[in-house]
Amino acid sequence: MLKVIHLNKTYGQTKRSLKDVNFTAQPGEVTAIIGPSGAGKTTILRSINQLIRDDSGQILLDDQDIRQANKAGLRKIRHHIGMIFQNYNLISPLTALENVLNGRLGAKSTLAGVFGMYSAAEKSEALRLLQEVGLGDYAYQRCDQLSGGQQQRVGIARALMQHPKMILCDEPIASLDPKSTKIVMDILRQLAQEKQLIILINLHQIDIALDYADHIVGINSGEIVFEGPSTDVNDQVLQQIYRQAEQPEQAVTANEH
Ligand SMILES: Nc1ncnc2c1ncn2[C@@H]1O[C@H](COP(=O)(O)OP(=O)(O)OP(=O)(O)O)[C@@H](O)[C@H]1O
Repeated sequence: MLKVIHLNKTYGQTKRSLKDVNFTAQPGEVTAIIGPSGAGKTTILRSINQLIRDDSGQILLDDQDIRQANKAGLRKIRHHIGMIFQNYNLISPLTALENVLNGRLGAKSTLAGVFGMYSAAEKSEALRLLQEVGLGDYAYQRCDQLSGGQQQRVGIARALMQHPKMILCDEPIASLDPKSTKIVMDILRQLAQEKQLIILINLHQIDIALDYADHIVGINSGEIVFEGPSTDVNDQVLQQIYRQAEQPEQAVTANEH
């Protein structure tokens, strides 16, 4: 389980971007973080794998505090956290298979990584994962010759190559058409259920979040204003999450419904 406890982040001297953020994300579930632009969604994801340093709080992954890990410990923890990005972050001249194999880099020595030394077992696993995301026929195709939806599926296979406990997805469907969106979200939901992964997704599309997420975390101006099952999200909750900053603050929790 992922537990974020009393997390705070200030950019520079004064810009408080996360204010006492608390929420949980369970294995086997898709958890969506929703909220207006600038609310702090990306800052949460980047704090979780410590791409940025937050100010205070706890980030427990299976009871281990990621914030307390030393450099070697953090490298180990990160290896079990897959990342999916809006712009895919693939290496364009490389094939789909090579990009998926890159998911093993964190588990290899620098030398083996630099020279792309992968075992036969790793290659067959990468091929199997490409088949799992429906891209078995595209393994040897350069990534820049794939559609956006196909590239995102390569990104998912690369994350799976890390044998992750958790996958963090930052706006994974923002650049995709509705058909590719459905394919990618179906895959993510299936992965959560079948592999008991924690899937944590930042989303702008409320309808997709409500369709696919089991659990919703709503953030406004750096504060969590709702946490609960997606079935508890109604118009009142959405108004709280997407309210303008100048309106009075009033927390809504799942228990109040
Ligand atoms: N590197 C930075 N330096 C200063 N302020 C930052 C930095 N990164 C983000 N912020 C500020 O922190 C707040 C939260 O930003 P964040 O990117 O986490 O929001 P978001 O909810 O992901 O937004 P969006 O949906 O537009 O991507 C915003 O006010 C943003 O301007």
